[in-house]
Amino acid sequence: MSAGLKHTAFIGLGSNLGDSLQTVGAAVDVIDADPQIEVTGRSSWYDTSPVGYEAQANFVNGVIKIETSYTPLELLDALNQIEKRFKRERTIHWGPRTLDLDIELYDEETIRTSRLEIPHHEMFNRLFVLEPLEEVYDGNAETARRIHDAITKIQGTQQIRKIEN
Ligand SMILES: Nc1ncnc2c1ncn2[C@@H]1O[C@H](COP(=O)(O)OP(=O)(O)OP(=O)(O)O)[C@@H](O)[C@H]1O
Ligand SMILES: Nc1nc2c(c(=O)[nH]1)N=C(CO)CN2
Repeated sequence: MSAGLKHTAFIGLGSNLGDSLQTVGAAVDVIDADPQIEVTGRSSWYDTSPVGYEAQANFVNGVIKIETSYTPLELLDALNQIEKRFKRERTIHWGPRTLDLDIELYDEETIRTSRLEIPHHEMFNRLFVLEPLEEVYDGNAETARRIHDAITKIQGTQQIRKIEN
């Protein structure tokens, strides 16, 4: 690992507009190209039914593990810039998007501000985050257990299918 990349974060990726599988793959490359980020793990990609606003196409979702020297807010800014590069349009709340990048976890921090909530406020309700996260999560045992328990609780209520490794 390069010097200075001393924080670990888990980023959720989602897309349901255009060629989503191509988009999420390209997004991982763009994230990894940032000198302050190194991508050190990637889950499988999943085909997932929309949660929340349901009258939209299925998503491709996955989670990556990164090492970074960014603070949480700097990381949010960097990811927002990358979303913009993929021409994300914010129209309908929880509606279709070319690329959505969420910070699910950052070290073991808890942050609750108007701009940033970590763990992500919906993380434990979303199978499309939890299943891929469990594939790559190698942090503390208590968080691993919370992830696992949440999966057990909501499994079967949301449709997700692994599409590739
Ligand atoms: N952990 C987080 N990761 C990314 N964005 C976050 C996080 N916590 C709060 N936000 C804020 O959420 C704002 C709106 O995000 P966005 O438009 O992507 O919401 P959404 O994707 O429609 O819904 P959701 O946040 O439930 O996934 C962002 O501008 C950001 O400030
Ligand atoms: N399956 C799925 N559903 C969603 C998703 C997503 O990424 N995948 N993102 C949302 C808003 O962030 C709302 N609903």
